[in-house]
Amino acid sequence: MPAFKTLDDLSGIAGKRVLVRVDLNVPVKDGKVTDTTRIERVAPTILELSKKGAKVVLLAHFGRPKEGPSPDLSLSLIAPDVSKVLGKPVATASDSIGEAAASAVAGMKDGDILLLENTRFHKGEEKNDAEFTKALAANGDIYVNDAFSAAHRAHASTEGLAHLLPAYAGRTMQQELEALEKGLGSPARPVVAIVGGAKVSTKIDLLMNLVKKVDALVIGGGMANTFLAARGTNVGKSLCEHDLGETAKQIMIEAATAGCAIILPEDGVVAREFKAGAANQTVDINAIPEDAMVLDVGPKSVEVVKAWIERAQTLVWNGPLGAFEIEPFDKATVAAAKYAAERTKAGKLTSVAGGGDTVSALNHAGAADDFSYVSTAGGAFLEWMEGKILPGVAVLSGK
Ligand SMILES: Nc1ncnc2c1ncn2[C@@H]1O[C@H](COP(=O)(O)OP(=O)(O)O)[C@@H](O)[C@H]1O
Ligand SMILES: O=C(OP(=O)(O)O)[C@H](O)COP(=O)(O)O
Repeated sequence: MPAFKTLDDLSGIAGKRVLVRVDLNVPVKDGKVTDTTRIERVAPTILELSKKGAKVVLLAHFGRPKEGPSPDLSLSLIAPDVSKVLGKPVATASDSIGEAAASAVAGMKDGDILLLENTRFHKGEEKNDAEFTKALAANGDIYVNDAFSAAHRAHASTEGLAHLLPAYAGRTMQQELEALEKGLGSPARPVVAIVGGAKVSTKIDLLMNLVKKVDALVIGGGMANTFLAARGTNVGKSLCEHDLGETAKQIMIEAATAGCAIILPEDGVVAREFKAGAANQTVDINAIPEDAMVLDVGPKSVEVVKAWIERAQTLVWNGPLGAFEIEPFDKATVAAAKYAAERTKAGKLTSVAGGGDTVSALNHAGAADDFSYVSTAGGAFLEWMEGKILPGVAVLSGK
């Protein structure tokens, strides 16, 4: 466990401007937040600082904006939910730096909470650009990082700021690292990992190391399509990153060398439209129609996944098996989640799951409370599992 300063080391902060990096990258459907877990997890840090009289200035990203500001990725959409969870007013500013941010901060009273605009509206955020980091730092006296789930990103607000301001870990950052160490520090074998979801390009590389740490890797979601295509299976119009085929092949070779079983879907539920109630059918994985997309793994595959969960002593899970937000493509994710919850409750399994959408999927399945531990983090948790020291954590410990 890396040593870093925590809120316990902070005193005399009344009137100080504390820049708090939180992860508000929450699932949203039709403009509404569908899962507030990430907000609930950072609430203790925000409320503690506010109670101590600090001016709490929240920094966060939302989504992956491509070309600067876009209204659908504005944090002003999330602010009402943050306020509701905190039970306190949350002001917003139209930018994370510059005049808009400075004047909003200047108007704060002790204990106030302000949410600055999406840091990723500036290119400098993801580049960890020195000028942008300086512009962010101009609005704070102290920096607190409570975004464990974004700690695998060496961005201005997750890493750069810690070089410019006195830096502390928030309560969630601290608690997540402790819980993961306790649950997965020396996991009982066999260890089975389930990796699904849609963030294929940002997660595929870490599978190269993960296959050396686990006994079996069950792949679902968009990630599975990429592996299937690499193996020569036609995936039609499915979410698939064809240019990552070589990486997928290399991971399969690494897995074979490490003795890690790779489990790909045997069947899939396909549709021609990405919408609720879309006409769909279950097909063999080698018979995906050219004009259709796989939106869930099929019932045969679910039985295989359940058999691996049954064999496992430890389960780590990031990324839903299908597009669970749209019925009926939630079936496989719900069935696997319920089964893992059942095994955990029976004392037969240690189950650790994480990721913004994964948490939402487990809540949707009514299974989250029965998992051994649910992390707010997906990619960060898998990178931690790989044995990597996350840049956002390393910098807090002076590394
Ligand atoms: N077969 C699929 N096709 C398209 N999208 C999928 C598929 N399977 C899963 N998804 C999508 O993956 C998203 C979650 O992926 P990701 O962000 O990687 O997970 P997490 O946030 O838990 O880390 C969900 O929005 C889900 O709809
Ligand atoms: O949602 C997040 O990660 P996750 O999808 O791995 O759970 C974090 O907010 C990081 O977002 P990013 O993957 O766009 O850097």
